Amino acid sequence: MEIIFKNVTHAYEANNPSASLGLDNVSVDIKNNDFTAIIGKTGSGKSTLVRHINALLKPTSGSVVVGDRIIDSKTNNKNLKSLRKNVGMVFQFPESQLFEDTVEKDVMFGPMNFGVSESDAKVAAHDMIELVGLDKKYLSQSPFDLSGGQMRRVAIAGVLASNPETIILDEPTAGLDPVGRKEIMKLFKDLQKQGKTIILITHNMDDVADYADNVIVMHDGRKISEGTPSEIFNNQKLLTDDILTLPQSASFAQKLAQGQFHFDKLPITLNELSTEIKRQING
Ligand SMILES: Nc1ncnc2c1ncn2[C@@H]1O[C@H](COP(=O)(O)OP(=O)(O)OP(=O)(O)O)[C@@H](O)[C@H]1O
Repeated sequence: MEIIFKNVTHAYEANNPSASLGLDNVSVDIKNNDFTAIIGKTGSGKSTLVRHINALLKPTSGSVVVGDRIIDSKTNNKNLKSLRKNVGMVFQFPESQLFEDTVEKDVMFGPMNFGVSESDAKVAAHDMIELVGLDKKYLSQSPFDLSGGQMRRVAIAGVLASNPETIILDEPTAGLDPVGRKEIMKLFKDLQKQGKTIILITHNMDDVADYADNVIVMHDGRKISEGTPSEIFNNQKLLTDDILTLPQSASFAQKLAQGQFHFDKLPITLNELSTEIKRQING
């Protein structure tokens, strides 16, 4: 689903002219089936931006085109169900929103809320639990008896069970260990391959390097840069202004050694690490 922001401004405190804007005249085109990462410091406007896509927030001025819908300041709160069914939102720490007494009921809640029959919702719940890598034995258990990582998967299954075309992820792997993080991110990359549009808010630059096609950089409510991970990581101004830091991991250095990213200038430690990895690869 293509999503186009046209000159969107969002004022949280419309009556207070000195309050800073949540979004300040943002225009951006998120392409159908792309994996888009949204990055930027705390308070830069990332969450405010994505909350416009399912009309949790509405523009103070400007508009957002989401598929065949237009969201602007006059958008009515009624008739948003089809939009919200098509735009699945995984909030930070989504497990805090689990509430049913079994995993099955929790995953069925979303689709049933959107009008899916109980029997179809049950089929979806069973499929999604498998898709997120959980054993079906958990379906009859209380979500609150599961580990944190398992609860996170149940919450994600609940969003996927409505079969949204676009999936918005607000730091979906926060607090997970590296293995759990990788598994969940791989799931979203697989969903992109199946045709979904993925929008990821993240502070993790390795995830940006590993998964994103396109990166939007937010600062003080404005979009200050946009491009491929390579273009963004090569932007010296973002680096010197401390808006962006390069991943310092061995896996990023390995990508550099394999020539996946080309840099005009590299930090010395990364350069040395990638040279060492290149030496090892070439024996
Ligand atoms: N409900 C609100 N009322 C007033 N101001 C808000 C509200 N929510 C966010 N803001 C302000 O809007 C700006 C953008 O916040 P936002 O949460 O979108 O940033 P963010 O980039 O998502 O931050 P984080 O990385 O911490 O999640 C900040 O200045 C913030 O203080």
